[in-house]
Amino acid sequence: MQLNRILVINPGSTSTKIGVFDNELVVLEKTIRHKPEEVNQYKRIIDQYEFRKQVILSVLDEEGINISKLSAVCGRGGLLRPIEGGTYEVNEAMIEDLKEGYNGEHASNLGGIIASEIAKGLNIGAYIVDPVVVDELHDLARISGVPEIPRKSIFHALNQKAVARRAAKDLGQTYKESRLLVTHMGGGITVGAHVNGRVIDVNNGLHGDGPFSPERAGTVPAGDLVSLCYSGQLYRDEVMKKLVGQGGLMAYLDTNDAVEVENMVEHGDKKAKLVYDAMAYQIAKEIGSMSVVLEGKVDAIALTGGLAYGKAFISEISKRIDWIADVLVYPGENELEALNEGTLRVLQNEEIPKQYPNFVE
Ligand SMILES: Nc1ncnc2c1ncn2[C@@H]1O[C@H](COP(=O)(O)OP(=O)(O)OP(=O)(O)O)[C@@H](O)[C@H]1O
Ligand SMILES: CCCC(=O)O
Repeated sequence: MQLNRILVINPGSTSTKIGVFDNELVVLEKTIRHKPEEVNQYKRIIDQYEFRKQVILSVLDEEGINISKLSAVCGRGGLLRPIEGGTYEVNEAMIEDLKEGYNGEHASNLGGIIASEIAKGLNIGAYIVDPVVVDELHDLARISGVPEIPRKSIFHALNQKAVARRAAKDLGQTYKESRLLVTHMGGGITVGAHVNGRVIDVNNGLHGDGPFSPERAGTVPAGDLVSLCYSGQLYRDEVMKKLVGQGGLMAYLDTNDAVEVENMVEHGDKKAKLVYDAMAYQIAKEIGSMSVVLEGKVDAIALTGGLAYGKAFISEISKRIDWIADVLVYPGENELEALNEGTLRVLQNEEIPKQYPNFVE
């Protein structure tokens, strides 16, 4: 079998995770942490591009990885225009949208750009896999009740699809024939209804939709939010921070660290218990609602992300949903592996890479 050496890059807000794989075999996995003063000196996330690229190249050099041996480079894709899931070749139209931050600022906007720059010098392919804007919603799911505000698909597509494939395999099925509810529970929380390999409904995990999370508000009563916006007490950025970054556990308990919250609960903190239980309650409610999207025909419910390490938290959710279907737990996220697998499917000719459309022409 042909040996493919693939470099994968997952830029996050405070770190850049990189991996080098020989086909499925992990050669290197590394989390490069960035000090706030290093990243905060740049006005826009995109301005961090050269700094992050150089850090990646230095780490590869220190680890003895000769980049001239690479077969492809893959980055986590960002807030592009809505596209269906899969592996995409990085092209000029995509680079333009990533640079502009077409759908907003997000650290993953850097992934495709850095992958492309490294690949260009080596004359090899650059790819992204299942970016956060994967949009496979069915038409019913787009209607919100306010025509100017359609519901959007912004979610942890990369990890959700990787976990869905894994769950389907564990059930003895293929992803394309399965009906699954997948819940990613990290800094943000998204619950997706996966039918035959497509995510036909999902909450927008970035902008105020679905359960609250360690640092996001989720759905809040709309009328009261409008009153807050027009109270004259807050700037737009301050309201946005209440929804994304400073919402959820952060707002109630001043931490986004669920391990810390579990310690508070263990030490008898009643407020921490109420808020933590409420987060589990809202997640269960969202899963219940998505089970209706699948008309009750659910092969399994998969729970994943960092919060899935919390055994008591998983029990709190499971007791409300295990009547719907079996609950499978896959703690953590396997985004580097998922980027590698998506690239490998293309290099091994199992999948044709998709082309990001030139929306301007
Ligand atoms: N062993 C554990 N028990 C309970 N919670 C945990 C454990 N390990 C991590 N977590 C919690 O998981 C959350 C972070 O999850 P994760 O690492 O998936 O998020 P992220 O990658 O920062 O954000 P996102 O997944 O939204 O992109 C934090 O609240 C963290 O405290
Ligand atoms: C929901 C999209 C990914 C993220 O949490 O930033």
